[in-house]
Amino acid sequence: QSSVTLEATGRATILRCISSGSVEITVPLNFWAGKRRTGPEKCSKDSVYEPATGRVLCQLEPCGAVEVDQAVKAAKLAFGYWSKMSGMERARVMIEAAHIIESNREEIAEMEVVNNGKSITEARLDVDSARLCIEYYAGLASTLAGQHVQLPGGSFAYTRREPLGICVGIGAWNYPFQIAAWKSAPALACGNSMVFKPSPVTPVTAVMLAEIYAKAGVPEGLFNVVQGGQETGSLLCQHPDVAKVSFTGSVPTGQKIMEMASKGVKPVTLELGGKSPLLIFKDSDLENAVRGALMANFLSQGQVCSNGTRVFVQKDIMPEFVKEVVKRTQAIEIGDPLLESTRMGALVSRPHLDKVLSFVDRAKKEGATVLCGGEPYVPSDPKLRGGYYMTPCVLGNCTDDMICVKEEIFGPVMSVLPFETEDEVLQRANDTSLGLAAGVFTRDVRRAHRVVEHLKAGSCFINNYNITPVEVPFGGFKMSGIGRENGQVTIEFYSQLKTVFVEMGDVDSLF
Ligand SMILES: NC(=O)c1ccc[n+]([C@@H]2O[C@H](COP(=O)([O-])OP(=O)(O)OC[C@H]3O[C@@H](n4cnc5c(N)ncnc54)[C@H](O)[C@@H]3O)[C@@H](O)[C@H]2O)c1
Ligand SMILES: C[N+](C)(C)CCCC=O
Repeated sequence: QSSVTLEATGRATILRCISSGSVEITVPLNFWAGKRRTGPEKCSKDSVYEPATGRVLCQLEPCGAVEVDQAVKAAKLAFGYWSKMSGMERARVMIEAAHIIESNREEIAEMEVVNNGKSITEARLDVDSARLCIEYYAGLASTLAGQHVQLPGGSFAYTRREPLGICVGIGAWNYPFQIAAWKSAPALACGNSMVFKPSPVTPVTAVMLAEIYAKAGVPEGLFNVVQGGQETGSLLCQHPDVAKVSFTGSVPTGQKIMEMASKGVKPVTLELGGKSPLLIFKDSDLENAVRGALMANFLSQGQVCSNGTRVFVQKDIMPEFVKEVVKRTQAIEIGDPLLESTRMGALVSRPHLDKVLSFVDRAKKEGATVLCGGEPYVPSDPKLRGGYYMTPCVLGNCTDDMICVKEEIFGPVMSVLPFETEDEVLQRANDTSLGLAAGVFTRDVRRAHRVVEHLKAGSCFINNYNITPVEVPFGGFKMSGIGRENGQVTIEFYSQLKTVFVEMGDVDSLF
């Protein structure tokens, strides 16, 4: 079912093929050996919902051991061909995949919106990030090289950078298409194959990526998608033919994955949660600091791992900062995520919305002041009434010991905290077991660099927040993760070095 709507964006009129509440997905969502596949015959199917309306969007068929094994076998076969191709040959196919993404940008973004609930404006940027990531690693594919080391007597050694084999990717629900690309692009560039498991909450767009790779000309089975939850994920991690697991999700699941991978001494990449600090000094450009705080908290309905949810503001500027931040938070347009004018769509699921709202309730009980938002929101359009909306929230009067300040909420809830000195705020900012990201706003260049040197976080922003260019490594310190995604360094997490010793003389034996 689909309907066609025309929507004025101010600059252009977009011909939209779908509208919220109009989509029903009946095609199979698993994909291996080059085709969409149905799940096991006798599996108990799970309903997948459209966050904007609360309607059932499709049924998830979780894969069991048999299907996981079929997908792994397909990946093994494809690895045999792909790993022997040159970097240039692999790059050509990946560039073609990037072109296909570009030509289907709108369709992919719309399906992301329908399944995830985020605004179409943001979904387009996520699709762009996925495409850029594939382009970037296509560019690096032909640069993978080893080293030549001269040894005595004309002997020498050289190193070969080789792929790992079959890599498993396991994704979270907040950036479904982007996560699938951020994992597959470096894996494929290095010559690996991949079996990817999206979150059971957002199964729709990873399989679109699988079709795109297939259309671009990768060998059958190079990128496969198996659907399911923790059981399917565990089967993948424990499969003896799997060489590596790259995971994006929560800390507790990351710990389980690391434990499972340890049984086979498999390397892991873990992109986990955060409770990141944003430090705003009194010499900041206030306009930029406010914009930064909004970008640090309200993208993707606040469901962003790197969000700077602990906003530390120097006491002297607290009143003006709070006034401006509240004014702009209240002006955020909430509603149908497929409309151009919408800036905040629906949270991903009913249970998740309830969880986020309960954090706001607990914050109130602990003495925080709700400066704005934090309420369920019911749009006026009747078709959206069953959707999972809330008003973005700013909490004042917060202290470091409150649950809202200590735990990852993963929703549109910003906690504002006053501070007086640089030493004090650094100590408080680092007082967490997490360390994904951190930000500082100041006009003092020396302070900016001094502060980031002391911040214990993998991604630090000076006078900006939540930008993730694919050329730059992204990942966490402490319990926020292991390894990096994006940037050149990620090649090291999807490949291994083989050292080859070459003797040019006789064997100098001691025996
Ligand atoms: N650091 C990052 O880059 C990043 C990005 C996005 C989200 N996240 C984090 O993800 C979390 C939200 O996502 P979520 O709720 O989907 O996380 P989650 O940990 O519940 O699930 C993530 C994935 O793991 C799978 N899974 C669950 N149990 C498993 C098991 N035992 N074995 C194998 N797989 C298993 C799930 O099915 C899903 O695909 C937040 O904590 C957020 O901070 C981190
Ligand atoms: C593109 N963002 C907004 C920085 C998100 C990165 C992925 C984390 O959830």
